[in-house]
Amino acid sequence: MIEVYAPASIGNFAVGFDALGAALAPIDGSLLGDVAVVSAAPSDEFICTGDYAHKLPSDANENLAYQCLVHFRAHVAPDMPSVKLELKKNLPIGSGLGSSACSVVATFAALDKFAQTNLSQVELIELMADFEAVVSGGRHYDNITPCYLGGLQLTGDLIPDKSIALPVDENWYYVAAFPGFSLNTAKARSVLPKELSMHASVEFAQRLSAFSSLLLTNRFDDALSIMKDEIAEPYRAPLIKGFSEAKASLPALGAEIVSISGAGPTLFSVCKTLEAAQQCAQWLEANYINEQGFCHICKLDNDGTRQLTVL
Ligand SMILES: Nc1ncnc2c1ncn2[C@@H]1O[C@H](COP(=O)(O)OP(=O)(O)O)[C@@H](O)[C@H]1O
Ligand SMILES: N[C@@H](CCOP(=O)(O)O)C(=O)O
Repeated sequence: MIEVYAPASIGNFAVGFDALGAALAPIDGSLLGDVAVVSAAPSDEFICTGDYAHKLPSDANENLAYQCLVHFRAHVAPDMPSVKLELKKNLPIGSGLGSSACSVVATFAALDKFAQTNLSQVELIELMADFEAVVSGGRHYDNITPCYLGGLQLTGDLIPDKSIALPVDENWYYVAAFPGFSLNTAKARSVLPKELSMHASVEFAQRLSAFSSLLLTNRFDDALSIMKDEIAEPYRAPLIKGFSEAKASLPALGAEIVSISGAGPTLFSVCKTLEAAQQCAQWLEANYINEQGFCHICKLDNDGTRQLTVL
């Protein structure tokens, strides 16, 4: 039996629309992500368990994890013995935490291990991105690569091996608050402008390249000072109840930046101290999330996707 965990991620990371993403590790040690378990079975079977399994279509054919198994058997490892695949769906759907990417990454990584196909990193990432593209309404790697590789990843087709890891300040904390309602990624992509002006394109390129260079030269405070999303946030904020109020309130409590995680509705903030992160989390719990929501103070998950059990 192979049991693989894949962590939640923050797509875009404010400055890198579709090109920058970070994997999350709650500081309380809990696992925030999906788990795929693959074991030998008389014939292929699939079950979906976990807190959010009931939010997914009951037909296995509509579950991304099962689709990954069907694809893997048809195109990657036709000779793999029959398996039972269990997806433990622990992340809310349409949350902005890279939920679909999490299922896809955990499943392909577990199948690759089980079948000992030893796909290269790039082959796996491309396979994973193909599936993410189908549900999210656009091909983007900013959940797939941080989820798979861990850390903060600058990612895309132009980038050698699809991804380059960027360093962050070890002192930073990331507060991630899921408000308890869903926002479909394809819908949140459909409200974005189809084209950018020359001015906006130049500014986006400057901001992302400066941010990456500043991190690579350990100028973390300078990087934080330009961490702003002018590409997606202005169009998505109106879709997220309470976001504007939170963005206005959290800086006084010590948030360095407040932005949308992925396509939302999860909000994330970067803080330089645990005390500031705790104050932000307290405010978000009281004012941003409902009974179905949750808030985690996190560090980056530098391990990415990993095996929990091998039997
Ligand atoms: N295992 C799965 N995990 C997440 N979403 C899935 C899965 N299987 C099918 N889906 C479907 O894919 C879509 C994912 O929605 P999306 O808004 O892209 O989620 P997220 O932003 O959380 O990744 C939903 O329609 C959901 O029902
Ligand atoms: N770059 C994508 C990220 C989507 O992340 P998700 O967690 O909401 O699926 C976008 O901004 O659309």
